[in-house]
Amino acid sequence: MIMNLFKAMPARAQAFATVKPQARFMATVRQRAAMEPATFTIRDGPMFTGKSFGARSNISGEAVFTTSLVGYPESLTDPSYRGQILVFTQPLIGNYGVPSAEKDPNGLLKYFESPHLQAAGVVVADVAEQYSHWTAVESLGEWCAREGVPAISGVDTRAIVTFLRERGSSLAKITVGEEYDANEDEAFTDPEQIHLVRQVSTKQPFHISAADPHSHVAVLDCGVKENILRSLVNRGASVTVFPFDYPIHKVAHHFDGVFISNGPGDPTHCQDTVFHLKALMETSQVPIFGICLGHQLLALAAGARTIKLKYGNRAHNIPALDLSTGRCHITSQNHGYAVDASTLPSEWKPYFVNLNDQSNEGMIHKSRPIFSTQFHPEAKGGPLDSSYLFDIYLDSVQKYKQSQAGLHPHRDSRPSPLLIDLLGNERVGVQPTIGMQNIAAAAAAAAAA
Ligand SMILES: NC(=O)CC[C@H](N)C(=O)O
Repeated sequence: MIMNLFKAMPARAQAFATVKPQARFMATVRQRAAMEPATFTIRDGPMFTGKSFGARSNISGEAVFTTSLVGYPESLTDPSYRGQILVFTQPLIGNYGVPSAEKDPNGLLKYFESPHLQAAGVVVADVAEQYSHWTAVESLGEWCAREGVPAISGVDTRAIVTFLRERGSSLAKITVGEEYDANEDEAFTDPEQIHLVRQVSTKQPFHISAADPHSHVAVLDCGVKENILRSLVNRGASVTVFPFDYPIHKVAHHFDGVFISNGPGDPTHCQDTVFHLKALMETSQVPIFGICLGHQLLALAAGARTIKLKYGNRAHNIPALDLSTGRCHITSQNHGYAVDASTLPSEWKPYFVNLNDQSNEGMIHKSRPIFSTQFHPEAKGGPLDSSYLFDIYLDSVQKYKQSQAGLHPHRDSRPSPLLIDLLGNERVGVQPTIGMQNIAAAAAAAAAA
């Protein structure tokens, strides 16, 4: 009877029931043994000594902090964190482990926001060595080690965050192993000098078909989070995802909508994208929606300016006021730059404003179906209060499709099956994060080649 029950269990549950406890115990033993000393050093600032619980490598990057309480698998796989050392203010991280890279029926990752751990390094006060969750397949430490990402625990994250709040986001490094020798000072790599979007964007277009598609959207991938694709596809829009620098204005007439994704780094690094978006808005009436970096790039294309915030907004509970309805939404955020709303041209108006620091949270065109938000309506992690924005966008996409069908009776925005097969259904040529020094070396090697 017990055997029969066991056989009736899905394969995953069987694996959990058999291998799991032993593997988990061994993982804890390995992790304890691997807990070497490590240091977290802020450039021209304090040094913190703790224990390594990730990869045995040294990295540097921009130290930023998040006040999110949960959602570390989602945050750490968010490509917008590329090049950044993420400091968690929540003191205990890792207690529900890390899920698998399993995919849903549409071919999208079920639990991650991209296929790899994207942050350059992880800093926590206390890492959970034991974990428990029905989706977990490994510990946070094992995952970091496997993905080549150093991580440090046992440091006073309150002191780190107090420092970063006062001085602003700063360059920092994690050094693993012997006591850190300040005289052997390696260079701090500045991710602002690196084109981070190029590292996380797909190198070739790919396509995800919705089950019963009503429209077809072109997504510019600047480091797109999986839940943006899920949010579009699950609402009935098939998506074709293009590299960030693809001349989107040249293909927009094949689509019912254009979407511009989130992504890492300084928006002014993506001048090609800005140029293409400007041309798109000049030559097409297609509905456009941008999120986070997508918002910043659209604002630059509209003629506005972006600024760097002192330490950015990274949290899952930031209040954003909808200026068109007077309603406040609690939003998920992860950004270091913002749009200077005072520079928005006259045909645009601010859409949302941050009620904590009054920074701009979105813009909307006064007469066309184009809008963008600084926050993340797709959440993951965080609240889904503002996910209705995907519905508003897809309503305008369907209206546009109908209007185009009236103007061009033979227009068909469905991609041909042959094209879908040729494109494949996942990101192409995207590398895992391998530590900023290695990234910088790889960038230098590529430039020299
Ligand atoms: N999540 C994002 O898209 C971040 C946008 C941009 N890299 C910033 O830090 O402001």
